[in-house]
Amino acid sequence: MAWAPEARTAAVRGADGTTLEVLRALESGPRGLVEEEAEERLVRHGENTFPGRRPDSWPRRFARSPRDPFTAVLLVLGLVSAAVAAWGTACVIAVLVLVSCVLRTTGEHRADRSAAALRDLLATTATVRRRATAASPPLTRELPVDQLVPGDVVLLAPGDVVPADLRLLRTTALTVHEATLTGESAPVEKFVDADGPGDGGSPVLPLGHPHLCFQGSSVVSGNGSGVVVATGARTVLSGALPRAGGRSRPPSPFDRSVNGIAWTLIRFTLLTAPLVLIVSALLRGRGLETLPFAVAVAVGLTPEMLPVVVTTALARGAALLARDGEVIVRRLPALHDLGAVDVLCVDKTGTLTEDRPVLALCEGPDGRANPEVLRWAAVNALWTLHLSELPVPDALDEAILDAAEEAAGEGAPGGGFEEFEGLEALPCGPGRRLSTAVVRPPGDPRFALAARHTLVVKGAPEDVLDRCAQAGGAELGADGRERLARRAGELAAGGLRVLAVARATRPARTRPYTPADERDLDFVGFVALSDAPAPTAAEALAVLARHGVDVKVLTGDHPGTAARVCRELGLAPGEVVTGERIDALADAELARLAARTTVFARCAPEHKARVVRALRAAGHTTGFLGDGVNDLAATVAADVGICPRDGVDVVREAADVVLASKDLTALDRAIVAGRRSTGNIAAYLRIALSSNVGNVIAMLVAGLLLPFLPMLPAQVLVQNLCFDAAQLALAFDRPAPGAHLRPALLRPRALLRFVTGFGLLNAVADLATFGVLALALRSMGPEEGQFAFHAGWFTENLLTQALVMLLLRSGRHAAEGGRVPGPIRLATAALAVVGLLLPLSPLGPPLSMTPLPPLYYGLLALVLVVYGLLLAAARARQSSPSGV
Ligand SMILES: Nc1ncnc2c1ncn2[C@@H]1O[C@H](COP(=O)(O)OP(=O)(O)OP(=O)(O)O)[C@@H](O)[C@H]1O
Ligand SMILES: [Mg+2]
Repeated sequence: MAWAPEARTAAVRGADGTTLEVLRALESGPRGLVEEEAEERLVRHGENTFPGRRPDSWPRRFARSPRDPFTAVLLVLGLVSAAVAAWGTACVIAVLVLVSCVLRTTGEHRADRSAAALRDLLATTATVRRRATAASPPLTRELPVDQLVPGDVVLLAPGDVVPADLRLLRTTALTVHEATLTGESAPVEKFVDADGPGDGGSPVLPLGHPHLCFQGSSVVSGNGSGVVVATGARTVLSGALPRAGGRSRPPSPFDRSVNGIAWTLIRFTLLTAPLVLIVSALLRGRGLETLPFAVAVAVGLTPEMLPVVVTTALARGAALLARDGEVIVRRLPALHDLGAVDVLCVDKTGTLTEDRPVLALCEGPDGRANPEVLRWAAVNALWTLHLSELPVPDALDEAILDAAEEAAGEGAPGGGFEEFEGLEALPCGPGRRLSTAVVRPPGDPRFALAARHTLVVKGAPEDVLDRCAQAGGAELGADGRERLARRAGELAAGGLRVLAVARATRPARTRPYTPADERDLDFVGFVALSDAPAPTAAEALAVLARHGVDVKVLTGDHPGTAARVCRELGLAPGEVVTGERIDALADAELARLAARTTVFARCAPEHKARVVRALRAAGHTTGFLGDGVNDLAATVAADVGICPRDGVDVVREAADVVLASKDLTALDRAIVAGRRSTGNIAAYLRIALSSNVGNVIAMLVAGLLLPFLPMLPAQVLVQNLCFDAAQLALAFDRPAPGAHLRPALLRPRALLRFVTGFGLLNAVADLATFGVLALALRSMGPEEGQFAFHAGWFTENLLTQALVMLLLRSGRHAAEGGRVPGPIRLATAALAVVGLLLPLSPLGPPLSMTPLPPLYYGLLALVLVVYGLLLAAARARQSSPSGV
């Protein structure tokens, strides 16, 4: 636990005293602030934004950009050059660093700006109570969180993220998650003591106070209202942030692949310079004077544009998805991770089904249709909906009420459910599969010795039957319970969502009811509802399967219902594993079971999270799509957490990817977009590294054979800048559709193998060119020959680079590639033109280049044709897995 002392005191001081005293001190009341006053306070206190959340300005970002590893390596090499007074090389490096920093900063800044616009689309709101004028009645409305001011009255419901620091005014079975602040994962109970806080909480740690709720915590169950005591930089969370930092994530697939490759390359680069020094000392007896050359070789190996290409490719992919309005990527690397997903876990309700349940049947304990069951179910639904103030009305409850109202309209005995007076509700919650309404039977005296309360319970059959001692008034033994559970299973196997209904009559009491009171119930019957499969789900599942994504269903529902729905959608359910079974397994066993299981049913939140973790531990890149409070743990546990826009706040805030609707087809498109971005990054690495490695080998050989430097610093610079500019086009490439059929993950080893092979081929082409040059330049003097050598190699380098870009860009799907996209065509053509014309232009002499004899061009054409054929042949034979 770590937060600034000022914040601590502000939160506690602001909330000291009884509820009334706090309200008075804040000049507010339970009916909320008047709009005009709230506006004034907004000016006075500022917006309720997180100090750490503001995006950096361009200059600050630029100042930070040399911190990326490639730039750092270049800077080190530059310093080494400057130390030995190799000013030419040092200047070259300075220009390269500057260019890459400017490009990267610009790219990131642009990506961030569009992300900020998207964030606005996703802006979280708070439910506040305010009045238009002092005399008007309070209105409850949704307000963007940044508009909250001290004194505002906020309502809390399950799934809400607490928008500011609050002193609670009223609570009903409120529990919150304070993990962001304390790291404690178990929900904490919050309640209001009518006499004020007393000394229940710790005087030093505000988190100990049950009557305070802190910004950043989230509501697990129950509901309540509270008055805002601190906003913006004055909240406890803001005070905690600088030291606590953000959520620390385990390494993501992006870290492992792209960053993994980057670090491997950096190690190679740093080894190169000493290696060159040693080799030239051993073979040629040269000393430290080779240092600038050694540095130049190392610079030649560095793919300094990698960060730029990565940012551009991901930002472009994310921007295209956002433009279609279907998918918002909240963390750029998550787009790469999405492309790598090979297992996608989804919940059932609302994803595979429409989540528009319709009552199918009601039956009593004897298995006969019985409208009485509907009546009791409706009593429960009505009062849990009313009293528990859920953020979104529960679909099952609404369906039951609709059916009961219809029955009442027709005069059937299902009506009459409104006559009961609701007293208390214990709603469903994460891991709690039943709800209870406590009601007073119609006409029952309120304050008499004989007054009674009726508990009406409905929920998952297993959970309700466990709490029943009777069925239809008769004793219920183990046999009877088993028979009823079997019947529930039969109904579920037909694809219906089954709820058991039970009740109990107790002497009236004033003490609040708790789940411990849900026992000795009398089983009333089953209600079963049908929830049609989502219309696009079957097709989307088939497409995901074709794209190599294994879909697994993690649901809180009955195994029978889940299996039937999957079957209807063409997803073979196999053996269904339940939460109970998961509990009995160790992690390693679960990993094995999870690999071969498609449907997990009766999952509590922790079960979903454990399955996701097990899949990840088994090496799968795992995505999780869910929208309820019960999906939070799994969303956080997954490599990529995905949430629909109308999911509850906490899950949406935790998700990496937000979908406009809960639509698997859109998700599939996002996965393909992720693969495309990874494909572009892979193409850059393939191309840049093969030619860099080739050049380095050629440079080493030439350096050892020739009496002069094979490439001068200025030439290294111009050539690198030309390569960099051309390779940026790869971020805009459109790889062939065939390239997206499998999850795309860059594998460092496969890439290094590829690069070594193709680098060697490139070096062979360079060496052949040296032969050609030796032949064509025979008649020249040493000085002129040296200049012509530089020119000849420069031209060849740029032409082979253009060739490599064309032939290696589409990976092994080159044949299906179709037309080469515009930016690539332009880039390769420009490379070829510069390569051919620069030595002939007025820029040639300053770069120590002279025009070449025509014979050279003829021979070079021959070398290029042979090289191109070899490249194409090698690429066709090469069958590297996914992505690379
Ligand atoms: N309003 C309700 N009243 C009574 N019981 C409910 C209610 N809502 C859910 N339940 C019970 O709790 C179980 C689990 O619900 P939960 O919300 O965890 O998952 P779900 O919505 O069924 O499925 P998914 O995990 O696929 O979204 C349900 O199958 C049902 O038996
Ligand atoms: Mg759900």
